[in-house]
Amino acid sequence: MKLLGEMPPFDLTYSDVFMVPSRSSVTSRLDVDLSTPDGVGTTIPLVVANMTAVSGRRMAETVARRGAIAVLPQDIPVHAVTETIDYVKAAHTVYETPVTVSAEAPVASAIALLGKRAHKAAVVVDADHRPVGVVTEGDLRDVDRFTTVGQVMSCDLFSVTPDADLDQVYDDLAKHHLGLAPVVKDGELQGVLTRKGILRSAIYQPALDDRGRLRIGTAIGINGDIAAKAKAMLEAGSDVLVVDTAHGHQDKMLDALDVVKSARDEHEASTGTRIPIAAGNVVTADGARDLASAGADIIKVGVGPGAMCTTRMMTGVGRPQFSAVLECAAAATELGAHVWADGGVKYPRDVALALAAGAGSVMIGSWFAGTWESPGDLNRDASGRFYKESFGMASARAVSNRTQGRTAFDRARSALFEEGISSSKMYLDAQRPGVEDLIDSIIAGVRSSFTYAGARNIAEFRERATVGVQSASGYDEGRPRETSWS
Ligand SMILES: NC(=O)C1=CN([C@@H]2O[C@H](COP(=O)(O)OP(=O)(O)OC[C@H]3O[C@@H](n4cnc5c(N)ncnc54)[C@H](OP(=O)(O)O)[C@@H]3O)[C@@H](O)[C@H]2O)C=CC1
Ligand SMILES: Nc1nc2c(ncn2[C@@H]2O[C@H](COP(=O)(O)O)[C@@H](O)[C@H]2O)c(=O)[nH]1
Ligand SMILES: [K+]
Repeated sequence: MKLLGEMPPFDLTYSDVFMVPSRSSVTSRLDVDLSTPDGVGTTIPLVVANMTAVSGRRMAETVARRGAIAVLPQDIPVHAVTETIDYVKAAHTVYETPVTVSAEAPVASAIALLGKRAHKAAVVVDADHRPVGVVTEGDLRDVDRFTTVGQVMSCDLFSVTPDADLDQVYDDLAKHHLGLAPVVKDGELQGVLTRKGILRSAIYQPALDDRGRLRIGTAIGINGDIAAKAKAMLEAGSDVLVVDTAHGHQDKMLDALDVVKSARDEHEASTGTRIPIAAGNVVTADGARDLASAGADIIKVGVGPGAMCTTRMMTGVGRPQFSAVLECAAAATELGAHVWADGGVKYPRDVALALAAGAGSVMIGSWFAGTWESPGDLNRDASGRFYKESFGMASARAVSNRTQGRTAFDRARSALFEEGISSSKMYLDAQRPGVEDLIDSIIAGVRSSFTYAGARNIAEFRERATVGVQSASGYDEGRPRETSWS
């Protein structure tokens, strides 16, 4: 990264900085390759944060189809992690997984399911899982909730076979004014194709493991039987192990890393596949060096920038995220490690600036909580706006979840140390309610940033990006106005 002018004597976050364009020989935004250098195998530099309100199986399969990866939180039991990994590994790499209902089900049950998919339809199947119809939001509007799905579904099924040409399917869907087509093989439902999905398949490359399955990561804390947990995650098929705690620069973390590294190396010796280890969180060069020296391939950077995080207000500890990423990335690079910039991302520009500072990938939590794909229930506020509830992983709510096996006294004592909020409303953006809509917007912004800098890939961008420091009014000038000035 080049600096425009002098670096000020204080630390900076994303809104404090801007980039200027440089002479470029990259003539199209489609010529930019966003695959990450961090060894995780993602084709876009996005990681979904290991937060219970954000990262579950629907989120994981959806983002992996577009080239990103989700990390499952440390709080869920090992058997649930294994089931989730199995689900994601079994998911199709191109077709979306539909929700299915039976024709006999009341429409109320179909309505409850539609919010779980961005394509807003359910495939109606018979007892042998053969599709017999499709029911969409429109079909379910203004009908008695006890009407059966069979009474309102559309039976005129436009289905396609797995060998169908995707461009042709797109044209056929457009011609018939249809949103989606079930993909059927030997009468059995394989998935669905939507117009948007077909378009996205042409733009993104899925993040696939060496067996051609979608990738997914898992988080491990620094307490409990870490060796057993790491082994179970590796055996279940986790593609990256994230050793994660609030204060990553502590002895217990270094001990945990030692254990996880041994489990990983053993797994590599028996399978030939080396699973990267990410560890954090830290915000100093010393912290990054210690974690890299202890075996972390990726250093997770960020103390306090998270939207659910109260650490800085509670403790005064943390560091403005742009400077933290810049310093940790420089230290990590010296030791052959990479950085994930974790937390505080609210706009596509923040992702671009994290990459300019040297991040190999960027972790996003709360922004993705407000999407169809996050695990929470879909709620509506008094004005009818959709939202999901989110909470921090160090909130009293999460701590109480995480410490379930312990004594009441122990749990109450742990909850005293909360450093996160237990409930927040994350509204779904009416224009971009799905995580793929947000990814489209982020990736469009980042591709464009790269061409402004004349960079074809992440390594070139880190080298070529020219960053300056701006005032609050400089930042404000860049914001669009949705209403007039007066
Ligand atoms: N990026 C960020 O800014 C932060 C992220 N988080 C997220 O919350 C989740 C839970 O993390 P965490 O709270 O570490 O819980 P963990 O369950 O991972 O346990 C943390 C361990 O570290 C010890 N510890 C020592 N000092 C601290 C400290 N200052 N803060 C917290 N623990 C400390 C704790 O002991 P003892 O309880 O006895 O003190 C405990 O043994 C993680 O997913 C983490 O990423 C949490 C806070 C900040
Ligand atoms: N201090 C806390 N940090 C938290 C908590 N829960 C999550 N996090 C961190 O935030 C990022 C995600 O940031 P976001 O701005 O995209 O939401 C996550 O990866 C954690 O590092 C918490 O309770 N307290
Ligand atoms: K914060």
